[in-house]
Amino acid sequence: MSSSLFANSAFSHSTTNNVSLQSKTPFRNFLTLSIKKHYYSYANTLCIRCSINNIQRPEYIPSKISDPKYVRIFDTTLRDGEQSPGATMSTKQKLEVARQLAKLGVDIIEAGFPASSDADFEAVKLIAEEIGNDEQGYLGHVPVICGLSRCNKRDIDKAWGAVKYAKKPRIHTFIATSEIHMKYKLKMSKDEVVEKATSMVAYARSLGCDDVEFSPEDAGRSDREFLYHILGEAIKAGATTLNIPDTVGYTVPSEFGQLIADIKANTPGIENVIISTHCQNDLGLSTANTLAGACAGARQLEVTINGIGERAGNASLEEVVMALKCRGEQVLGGLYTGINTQHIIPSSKMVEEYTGLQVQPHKAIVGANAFAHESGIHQDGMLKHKDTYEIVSPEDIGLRRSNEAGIVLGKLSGRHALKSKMLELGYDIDGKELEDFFWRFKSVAEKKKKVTDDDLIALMSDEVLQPQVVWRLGDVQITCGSLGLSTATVKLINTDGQEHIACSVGTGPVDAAYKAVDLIVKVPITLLEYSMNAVTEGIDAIASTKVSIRGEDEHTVMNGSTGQTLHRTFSGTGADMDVVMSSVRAYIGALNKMLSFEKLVSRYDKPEDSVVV
Ligand SMILES: CC(=O)SCCNC(=O)CCNC(=O)[C@H](O)C(C)(C)COP(=O)(O)OP(=O)(O)OC[C@H]1O[C@@H](n2cnc3c(N)ncnc32)[C@H](O)[C@@H]1OP(=O)(O)O
Ligand SMILES: CC(C)C(=O)C(=O)O
Repeated sequence: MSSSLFANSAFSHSTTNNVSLQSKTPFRNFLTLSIKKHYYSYANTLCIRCSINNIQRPEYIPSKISDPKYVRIFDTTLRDGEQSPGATMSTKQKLEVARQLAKLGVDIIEAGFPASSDADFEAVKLIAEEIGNDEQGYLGHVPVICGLSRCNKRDIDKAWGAVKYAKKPRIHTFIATSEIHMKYKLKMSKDEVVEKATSMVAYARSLGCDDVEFSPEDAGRSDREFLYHILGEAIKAGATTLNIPDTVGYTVPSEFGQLIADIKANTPGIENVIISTHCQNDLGLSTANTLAGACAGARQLEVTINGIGERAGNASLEEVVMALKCRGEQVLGGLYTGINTQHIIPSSKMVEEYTGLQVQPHKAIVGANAFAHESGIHQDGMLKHKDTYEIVSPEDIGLRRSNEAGIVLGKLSGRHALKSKMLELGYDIDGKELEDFFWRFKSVAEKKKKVTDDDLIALMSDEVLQPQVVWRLGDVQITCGSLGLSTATVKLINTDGQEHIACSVGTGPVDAAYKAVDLIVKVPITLLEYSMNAVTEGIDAIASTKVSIRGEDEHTVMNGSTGQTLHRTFSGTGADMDVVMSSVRAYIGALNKMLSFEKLVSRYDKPEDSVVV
């Protein structure tokens, strides 16, 4: 890596404004309990922490960036992230995440793989139409909307058909270049792969798309000379960004940094395009590899919120962005991004809710414990000066007190306060959605003294952002205890408004209720995962349930001539103060997702002229 990229620069010091916290015993006891969750409510400006963003973004030109230190953030939560088992999101949820990503200030949103299903095509198209044209977005910033495609005409046509509605559309096409992928997966020679890559990049350009990204899949395990050759040919064919994927997370940071440096030094025409990284996390090195790539010259970094993605996931947006923000000036060559980091926490929570993939508590930046100080010596240090144990300011990533705006929501609150609080949390709801949400909120507020931000986020995911409703929950009645088997009676309502009631026994109340649901819907379902968390503390906490299910009939997707089937899992979330109701809501959410998917999945065969071009 070039040493010039590690130039030191001075810290910017600002005045501290500490709230005086004397460690008298009673107060200390209080602190021991509450410091883990709420210490950050003591506002403080600190000298070594990152300051709030005030970023000027260079004008977007596909193949160049006017400021050599600006790094584009390409978010692939909605494509690679959605490849995580169980993470399938509804169209409405994908749109909502895209809106959040625009607020976060990502440069490019990879919204999906339009050829993979009619549902994904529609989702990408909708995102292109709405988010890709939203002049009201974050500081007037409109992100590029990108769709992924294999190197064949049908995939590229689908991608273009969906993204072309955006102000700044991009097609991302890929083909594998490692020996193992070419020989066993593609069954193609090197020459055939080069021909396919170049003809398809040129085809994408011929459709009128002036922003085409090309990825040599499994670049991390590909022969270097072959990489330089195919990348050079892709540039000649019209690629504007060359993405270098470490598809199986095989490389280590020094190696990946060197790969980028070598590509930069040896690929003809590389100075006319942007180099990008795409690092998977199989060895837990994705963030480190991504940063090494940036230091070696990559100016687009592909990442996902919470690091979700195929297998062990991708480099996580929050880690890469905060590393650049926190250490960029000192040791990462002054590189910077256009991310409004204050939207990191709302984005993380939204993706966690919609995908059902829970963030591990000790996850860097966004984990529940990332700003928790458990041990006495640390707490003592924190009380004396926050810089002792904190390198990122929680306020800088949007971690806030529960009622920063002074609004305390309770049973006497109205729609204005609720709407304004939801906006603060990143959810813009109106009309019927607001009305439905308001009454759901009221029913909780009647039972709970104070409805917190986390409660609201859980309710939002449960009430407003459910997938297309095939079955709606009516009532649930449970009898349980140690005298006999638990019994559940469940009422569900179908789309025609017909009520269906069933009773069942089970090993516990949730089991009994799920069996009663199964009796009504008559679709074989396997429950793969079930987890419940209290969203807030106390006996009146909202219980948030996450489940993932699989239908016993495999979901056959686009099987073409091979007859291959795709096993798909579906997640659902539910929230309620009653644990059984919360569990049933989550189960029905997942079930609705599965039934909607079955309806939407495209079962068309490949047209004659579609695959081999
Ligand atoms: C590294 C990555 O993350 S790549 C992105 C991975 N994401 C996904 O696969 C999710 C979406 N995928 C899907 O919905 C389906 O796989 C589809 C619709 C794309 C294709 O489905 P099918 O037509 O049934 O093919 P299937 O997935 O079984 O096999 C893939 C085919 O594409 C070929 N292929 C794989 N990559 C490429 C490529 N980049 N360019 C051209 N062909 C490719 C394979 O060789 C195989 O061809 P074959 O049928 O002649 O053997
Ligand atoms: C499609 C490419 C960029 C990919 O996801 C990978 O190689 O991991």
